[in-house]
Amino acid sequence: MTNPALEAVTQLRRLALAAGHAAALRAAAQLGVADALGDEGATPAELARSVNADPDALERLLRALASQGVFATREDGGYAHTHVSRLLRTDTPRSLRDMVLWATEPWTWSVWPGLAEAVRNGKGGFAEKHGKDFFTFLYEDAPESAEVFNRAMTQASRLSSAAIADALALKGDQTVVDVAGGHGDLLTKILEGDPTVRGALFDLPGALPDCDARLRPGGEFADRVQLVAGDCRESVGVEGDVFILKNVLEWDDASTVAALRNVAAATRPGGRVVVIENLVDGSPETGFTTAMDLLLLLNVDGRKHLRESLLGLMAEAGLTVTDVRPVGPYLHLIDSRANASA
Ligand SMILES: C[S@@+](CC[C@H](N)C(=O)[O-])C[C@H]1O[C@@H](n2cnc3c(N)ncnc32)[C@H](O)[C@@H]1O
Repeated sequence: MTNPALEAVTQLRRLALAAGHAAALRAAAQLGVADALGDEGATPAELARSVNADPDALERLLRALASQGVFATREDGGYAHTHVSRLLRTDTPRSLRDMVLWATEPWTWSVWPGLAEAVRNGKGGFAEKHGKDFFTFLYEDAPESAEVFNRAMTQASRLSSAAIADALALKGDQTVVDVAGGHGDLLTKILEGDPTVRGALFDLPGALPDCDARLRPGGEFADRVQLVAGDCRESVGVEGDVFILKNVLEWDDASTVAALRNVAAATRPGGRVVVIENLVDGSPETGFTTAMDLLLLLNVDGRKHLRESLLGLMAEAGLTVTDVRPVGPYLHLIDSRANASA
């Protein structure tokens, strides 16, 4: 029999200590627990030997994670994998280990306590506190965190790149510019799919040197791709037929409109601008998108958009939206024209 009053206490107490579960995930990822656990499962003592940990403390870590469905308990007191814990392995193609490390990076623990102030002011104020904006801080002052970030973005992209490349239905013989395309997972997928397509990967200077080796000089796609460094809020110095902005329009609204205007200015006549986002009101993972929305408020004075807020900013930047459709389980693809009359 359910008791709503008891359930309310349980829910609130669990949420209040949710940081403990996030920290437990991070610790398991750092220690390599999921990699050490084979298909048969293992006892905490066996695992402790494999990952060089204290057996009692490791058992407590496993117990905390099993309480959330990450790892399962065996009748003999051992632990086994679940679908969730397998995503923490490094050798699975759908691994989210770097995503877990990114979401729990040390800088995140330092910004969360400022949330009440940010909600009061409507601004996270990262630049005021650190003397530079978040991405400049990341690439200049926290290069190890930047590496984790870029690996995490690539991991997240691998879940959707094939579906997006299909959904774009490119006509061939076109130039596709992936604006703020990170390490180029999506662009690589697009180039793989059609040998007549050319591409450009545009991102901040700190992001490009470690992009996918197939895009770099001497790589498989080097003769069809340009690597262009810049700040898209200032200009996008490369021409193209199709511009893609995936999980990029997450800054303050003025920066988002500036980036979209610069993209619109760089398109050829009739040029297509495709925005791909997980919308807060179009996603099955609202717990994730709403928390990410708050983190974006704190680090870039930004947001995860509702459908209407994003469409409003695209219109403000002069784009004519022609279609909004889901792509894969988590994302929406918003198709637009930079100059609808062309
Ligand atoms: C959330 S990641 C998304 C990366 C990629 N589009 C994807 O979906 O995997 C945001 C990207 O924006 C880049 N970025 C941030 N600010 C930028 C700016 N002002 N100009 C160009 N790129 C920027 C970052 O370096 C990063 O690669």
